[in-house]
Amino acid sequence: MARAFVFVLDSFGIGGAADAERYGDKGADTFGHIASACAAGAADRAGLRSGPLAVPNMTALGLGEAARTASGFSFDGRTHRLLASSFHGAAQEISAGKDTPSGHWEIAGLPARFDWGYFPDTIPSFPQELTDAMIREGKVPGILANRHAPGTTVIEDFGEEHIATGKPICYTSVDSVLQIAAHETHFGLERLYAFCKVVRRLCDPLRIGRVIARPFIGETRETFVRTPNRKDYATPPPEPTLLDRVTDHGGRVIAIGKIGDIFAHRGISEIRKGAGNMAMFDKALGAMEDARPGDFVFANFVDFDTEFGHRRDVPGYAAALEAFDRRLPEALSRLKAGDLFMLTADHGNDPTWRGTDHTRERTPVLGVVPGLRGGDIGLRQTFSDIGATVAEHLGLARGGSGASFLSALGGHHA
Ligand SMILES: O=P(O)(O)O[C@H]1O[C@H](CO)[C@@H](O)[C@H]1O
Ligand SMILES: [Mn+2]
Ligand SMILES: [Mn+2]
Repeated sequence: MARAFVFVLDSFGIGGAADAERYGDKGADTFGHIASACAAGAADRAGLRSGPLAVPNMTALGLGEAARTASGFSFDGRTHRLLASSFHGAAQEISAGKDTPSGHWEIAGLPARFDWGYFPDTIPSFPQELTDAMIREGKVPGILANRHAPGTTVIEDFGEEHIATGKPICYTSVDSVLQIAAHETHFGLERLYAFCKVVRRLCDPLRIGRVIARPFIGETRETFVRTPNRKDYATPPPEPTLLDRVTDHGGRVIAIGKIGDIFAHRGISEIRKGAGNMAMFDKALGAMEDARPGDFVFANFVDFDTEFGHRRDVPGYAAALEAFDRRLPEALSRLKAGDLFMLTADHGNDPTWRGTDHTRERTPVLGVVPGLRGGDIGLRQTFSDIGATVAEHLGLARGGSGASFLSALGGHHA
């Protein structure tokens, strides 16, 4: 019986989205622009990395071919051999929005066809009734910020006032989010989580995708720093996803990183977390070893997005890709007959782009099914083809959006 592993490199887009213009992202290309900057020597950082982007293992899975399919970008002129039984292609998103839940739900066979709620880029950003209800029902003396802001600068600007007044720092972005930054000890971590739960309920009628707790520590503007105790309160998927179908079929869904939060804990059997991509990779490897036939390991590597994409840090993003790539053989060496392994992404976050937000892009779909012939799966019309392929591979009944590409790889199921 089969096992399936999908690793999401959060925000690792490869450009070329047909509808990018609608999002103000025409030309955005996370991978292409990072690779070009590296090739031009513009992504060197002493003690971190230098020179052309070195991702030989993803290249052997067909990352260059996938990029060409997505955007026409040509990665590295050198010839390389594709790994046996590997497949490669690109996928277009059909969901409205370019945020994490839309991307992951669509991968899991449930594109977000409805419109999420967003807060306007004005000060104040939140409707007065919402602000009043947050203060009244959350029992806080007021809120600070109330605007679009990057999370690191908002704690510099409002952190000291927050400590002095006890008012939580509430901010948003172009995504369907309401983020709440508060001090772990002065305000209290558990109190922040409790406040977020109240705000989650208040945001439900507004169709806000996520309320996010962003705890921080430090005593001064210069020393404030966010901690790993971030927590996302997502609105639950409106219909069953691939995850529910795996568990209904008797398999386990082992969620690595923030997958559990993204699906509001629906269809999740087990959650394993680590601080940072490398710790997360260790957890993912452990899950690959523990997975039994019928199980699905779904991993999210968030650092690409939070640490480097939003921070518009090209050398940092490049180094993170190189570090991930160096560890890929450890995952590939754990594959056995009957396994399906895939790498993909949930949206873009081009570190060379204007602003600090996600970018609408196509994503890579790379992988290996030992024993099958693999090959080029072309441009998939929806991320849901990933979930449909996992479903067919695991022998689940049809359901959910998307079309399986398993037969294109030489695979077949009764
Ligand atoms: O700047 P920070 O707080 O990291 O916010 C980012 O994180 C949010 C959720 O991933 C995104 O919507 C983006 O605004
Ligand atoms: Mn994401
Ligand atoms: Mn993000």
